[in-house]
Amino acid sequence: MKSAPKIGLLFGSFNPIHTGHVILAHFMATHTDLDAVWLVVSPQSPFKVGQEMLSELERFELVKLAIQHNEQLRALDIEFDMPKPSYTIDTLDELHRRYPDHSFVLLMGEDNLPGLPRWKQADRILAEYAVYVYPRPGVDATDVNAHPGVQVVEAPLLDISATFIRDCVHTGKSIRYLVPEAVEAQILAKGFWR
Ligand SMILES: Nc1ncnc2c1ncn2[C@@H]1O[C@H](COP(=O)(O)OP(=O)(O)OP(=O)(O)O)[C@@H](O)[C@H]1O
Ligand SMILES: O=C(O)c1ccc[n+]([C@@H]2O[C@H](COP(=O)([O-])O)[C@@H](O)[C@H]2O)c1
Repeated sequence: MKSAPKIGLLFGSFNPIHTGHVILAHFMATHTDLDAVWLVVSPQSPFKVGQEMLSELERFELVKLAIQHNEQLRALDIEFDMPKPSYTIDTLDELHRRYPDHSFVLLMGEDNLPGLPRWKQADRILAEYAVYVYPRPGVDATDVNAHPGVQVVEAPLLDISATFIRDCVHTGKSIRYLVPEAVEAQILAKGFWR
């Protein structure tokens, strides 16, 4: 009998999605025991309240463009109809309800790890879900690393952020290869951050 699919969940604002996210997601889907990775677009991160962003739909469209040819990656808009800000434990509960035969692992970049103890029901997240962490330059997250459910994978460091992409576009610098080609085309066509 086929075992239950093991899915990695990468939650993010994706304002916009960039090559760092795509490499992280594909690396986790292919270099670990995961079968696939789902990218969950959060309308409103609890830690980014008040920050100006593209609409959730615009960010979701960019994520779909970025991963359109990758069968192991999928974009999810599940949080669009849920209360804001987007608390990850609530979405994990909803996913568990919708996909009872799937097992889920939480994915994140190392920069998110120090803040994890301040997430809603962080103790429950850590008790019920494994967390696979992608290393990120300039971060020391040794404290939470020590939790048995948290595993930092060995992977190439990617010094790319959505903040940097937005700054590049705003100052008229190229973002070629820093975001997937279709994402670059859409950002330029729509005039985002100009
Ligand atoms: N270059 C990267 N290396 C490792 N993890 C990353 C990288 N970029 C993003 N992530 C992870 O992807 C998830 C979603 O990130 P998010 O959408 O906030 O992008 P970001 O580049 O950190 O954005 P911003 O610069 O706007 O804060 C988070 O878990 C974050 O840690
Ligand atoms: O559940 C929480 O309390 C919580 C606190 C901070 C961040 N998150 C989620 O973590 C993801 C990345 O957040 P951010 O702030 O790095 O864009 C995003 O999907 C948020 O909804 C979740």
